[in-house]
Amino acid sequence: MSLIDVKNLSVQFKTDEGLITAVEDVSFSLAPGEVLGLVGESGSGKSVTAKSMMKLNPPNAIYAPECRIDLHLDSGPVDVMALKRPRDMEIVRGGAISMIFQEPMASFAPAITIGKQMVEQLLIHTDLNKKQAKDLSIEMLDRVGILEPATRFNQYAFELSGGMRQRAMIAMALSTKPKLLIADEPTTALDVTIQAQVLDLMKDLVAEFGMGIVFITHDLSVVAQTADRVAVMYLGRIMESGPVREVIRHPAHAYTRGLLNALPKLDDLDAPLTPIPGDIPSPLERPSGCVFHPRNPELKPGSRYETERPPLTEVSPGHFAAIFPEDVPGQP
Ligand SMILES: Nc1ncnc2c1ncn2[C@@H]1O[C@H](COP(=O)(O)OP(=O)(O)OP(=O)(O)O)[C@@H](O)[C@H]1O
Repeated sequence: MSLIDVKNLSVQFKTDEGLITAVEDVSFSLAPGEVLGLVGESGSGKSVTAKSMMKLNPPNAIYAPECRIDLHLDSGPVDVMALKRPRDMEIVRGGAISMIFQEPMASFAPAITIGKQMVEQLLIHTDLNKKQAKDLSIEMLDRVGILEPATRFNQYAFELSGGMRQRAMIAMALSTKPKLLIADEPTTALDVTIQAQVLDLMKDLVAEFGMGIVFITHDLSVVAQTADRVAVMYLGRIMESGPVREVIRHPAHAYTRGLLNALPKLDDLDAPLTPIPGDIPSPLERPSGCVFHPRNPELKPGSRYETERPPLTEVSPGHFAAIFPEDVPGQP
């Protein structure tokens, strides 16, 4: 039984320059206790996809009518796209689904202590009384490795170091025991040692609470350490998805190969880094066919990828790539 099913998600934004397609026909499911990595360069639609799961996109967002997001809660299924009233949205935001961001300052109000914010959130989303909410908040701060949690509880976000703020944000996000945690580049702003600690901590907590996580990053090596499955996005479309090791060991799409070639190799520090050629096109000039075709160094001129959109083809069990069936690696 899945926790959330995203089906045919397409999101456009109305802007002064015209309609921008941010996400196009994206589908995926997530099971409880599973970590899905959403990876791709800037502008690939990762954040818009994540925000759609909580209907958090700004009012200029237009969702395609065929798109469905079904969240399966103990109390029954919730059709996120159909939620309209703020009260109904509250079930989803900060309750069943929590989101953590790259910049933790954005999650904390500057003039309210961390503890007060944690308690308020618990009072809204749980049946705990004030004393119980305070005790749980301090316990969660302790659980994420914050020393002297009772002191930190009474401090403001600006009094904490960057790493500590990140941990406090994770403590707050997890205290309501959400079914789904959406983590948008949660470790990008941290230095590498703290990044590793935060990733380990998230993995422990997922195992303990059995929640599902959607982990957003532009860094495939972070996904390799964190996720069970990965979906690689480019210009709003899924280019490849599947079990993380399988996708990294046997990438079937040229875009995934490009991302992997651009990573530094620790076992061969002299190897040149090979960036993906060309620039990400403006969202107003969306390429025809496969959206990656203008930057794909593996294609010959006149290739059908220039005009035809390839389907998501299963290249091995549970591993899909946006390529035509005849291009599945290993085909005669
Ligand atoms: N409110 C908005 N109005 C107009 N366009 C938007 C809006 N929000 C996002 N977009 C556009 O949608 C596209 C996808 O953006 P999104 O933030 O999801 O990318 P991303 O993959 O998360 O990138 P990054 O790694 O930089 O956060 C981009 O072209 C972006 O400019």
